[in-house]
Amino acid sequence: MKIQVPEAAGKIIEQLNIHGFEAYVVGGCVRDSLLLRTPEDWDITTSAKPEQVKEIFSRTVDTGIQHGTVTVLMDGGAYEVTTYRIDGEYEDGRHPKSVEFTGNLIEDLKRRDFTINAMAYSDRDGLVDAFDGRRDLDKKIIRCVGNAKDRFTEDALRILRAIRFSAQLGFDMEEETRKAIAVIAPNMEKVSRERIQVELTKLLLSDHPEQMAAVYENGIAPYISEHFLAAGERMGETGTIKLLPAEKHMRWSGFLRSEGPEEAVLILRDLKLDNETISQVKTLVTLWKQEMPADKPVIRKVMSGLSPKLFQDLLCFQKIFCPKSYQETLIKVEQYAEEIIENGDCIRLKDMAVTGRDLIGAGRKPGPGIGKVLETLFEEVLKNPECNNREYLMNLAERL
Ligand SMILES: Nc1ccn([C@@H]2O[C@H](COP(=O)(O)OP(=O)(O)OP(=O)(O)O)[C@@H](O)[C@H]2O)c(=O)n1
Repeated sequence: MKIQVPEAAGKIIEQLNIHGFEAYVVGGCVRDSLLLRTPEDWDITTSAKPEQVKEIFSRTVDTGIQHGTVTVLMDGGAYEVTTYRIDGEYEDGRHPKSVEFTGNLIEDLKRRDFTINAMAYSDRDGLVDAFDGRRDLDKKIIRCVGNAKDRFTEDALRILRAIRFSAQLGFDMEEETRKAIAVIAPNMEKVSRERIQVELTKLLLSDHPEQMAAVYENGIAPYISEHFLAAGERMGETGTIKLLPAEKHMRWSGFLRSEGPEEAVLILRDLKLDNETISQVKTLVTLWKQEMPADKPVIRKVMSGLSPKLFQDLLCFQKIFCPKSYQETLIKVEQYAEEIIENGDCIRLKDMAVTGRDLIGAGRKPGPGIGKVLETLFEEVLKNPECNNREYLMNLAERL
């Protein structure tokens, strides 16, 4: 069994070995390598203490020294190197309140959440799989290491991680693990909303976003937020969410499509999503139910309020979620939108042939009135793009 460890991670392990320490790649990168998926990052676990790691490598960052983690910068990459440890209870789903360093790899693997995440590897020793992670990968099972209740009590975020991994990998949950989720679910209340959001977003972006239903079925939702819980009652068929491209705003919009825009915003604010995503979701959730006629002025108007990408996203959304009766019109809408772009029709205020300065030059008083006149001219241009010439618009402005 050989895992292709990146050269830089290999060098770090080798250096640690040369100085008499054990070192392995560990966790997610081993799991993903065995599944032939590309690991996002390569974490290293070692018997060396943080100060010793810092002595060996010239370029390091103290990312979480109290938890035993030092980031080593090597060949343009960043690698988290963490000392073998046993964790106390987690504080906020991110860090344990206390950690105890141990000289033992197996102890370190034992504190990890799931068997599939509790494997280590080095070229020197091969795969270290003390908890049958490989068997569970083959059986496609998410199983806690040791006692499931203990693992979830240490860190309740692991409850969502279990659902998220099963959604990402298409795995089932082992029975004890599933039972423990129901018992420990109330502890989710202690976990920070940001961490919850990261997991829910990963779940929605996975191949099985319909697993969001499992968050409700397993009784976790009440401990996330009141608004999030209410969304479960209105949640539509989750199976269709996966038809949307795996982009954050698209999948969240898919999940929240039956919400009013205000409710959607409340849910996303609760979960501390970034403002850009919140605004995109709000737009899509508002607009997708509004069927457009195959009428260029109306289409130009809708396009004028959205970025080109978000307009495309809206069409994509409507293709998936709007009724059949609208689909023929939608094909025309798409075709008209293409023509509007090809013709170079003015659909942005800033592309108008007349500016506020022109109006002032023609004797209009500066002030909010100018904006109103420009808006009226723009409406006219959206109705008929031929109107977007200076002479016509200046004449029209005089009459306003
Ligand atoms: N609450 C947690 C978080 C992490 N881990 C352990 O730390 C490793 C690294 O965690 P993280 O980077 O968060 O997750 P990955 O498993 O790498 O998966 P992903 O990158 O998809 O989040 C995990 O594999 C697991 O062994 C854990 O036991 N309990």
